[in-house]
Amino acid sequence: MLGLPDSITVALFDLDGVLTETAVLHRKAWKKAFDAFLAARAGGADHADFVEFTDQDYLDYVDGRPREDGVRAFLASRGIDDVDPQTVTAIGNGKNDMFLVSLAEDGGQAYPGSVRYLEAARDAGLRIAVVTSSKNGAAVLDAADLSKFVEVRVDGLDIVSKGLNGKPAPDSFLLGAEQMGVRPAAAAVFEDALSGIQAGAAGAFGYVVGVDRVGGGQAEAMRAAGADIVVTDLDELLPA
Ligand SMILES: O=P(O)(O)OC[C@H]1O[C@@H](O)[C@H](O)[C@@H](O)[C@@H]1O
Repeated sequence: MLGLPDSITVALFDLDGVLTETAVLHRKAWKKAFDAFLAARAGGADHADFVEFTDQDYLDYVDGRPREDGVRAFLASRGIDDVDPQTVTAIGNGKNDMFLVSLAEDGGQAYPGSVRYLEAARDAGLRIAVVTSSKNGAAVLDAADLSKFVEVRVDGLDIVSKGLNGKPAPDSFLLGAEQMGVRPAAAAVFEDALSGIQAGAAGAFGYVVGVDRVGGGQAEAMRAAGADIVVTDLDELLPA
């Protein structure tokens, strides 16, 4: 059904970058927050020691992970290990303030192909859940007018309140399947982040769909991380 094995009855969609274009807003807000931190640490953005946060840094260390996990993973990648927990929180909060401003301006656009897929899923009886690391999951779904499709939502607030490990651990997707009342083998994971694809592979879900929004070597990296199929838009899975 809809490009998935017949054994699949539930779709577990990541949100930012799979259903909505908000991954771009997250990436831009993270760049501003990390560049400000790195510049202050180097003694200025024009200092030779300042090395900016790149799009590849976002994909490798931040994309798909809960907020503070992303901060810690990126800082560790730069060998920065002397930052206290308050600073980690402050970097994440600063980024969130900027993200919320851009979400209010931008409105949280849904990908048209994803809306077509959600409509087809609803019509075909494929049940729909959203599993996102973001604490802004409800706001983004509402802004993009997608809440009406969603039976169950697991978000960054649930990850904190239930003490779950964030992606690349499978916990949040496993909770999504549990709340939908199915075994992981009956659920498909849809992800644009390598951390999320790793989570899908680690949880032994029935099918893992990689959604490549960036190109370059990303599709290959997704297959290596455990994607069963890689598409550039969800409507590639719909009948022509
Ligand atoms: O800071 P938030 O809104 O809780 O989001 C955490 C993460 O949520 C993920 O969905 C995004 O891919 C990341 O870019 C983001 O950092």
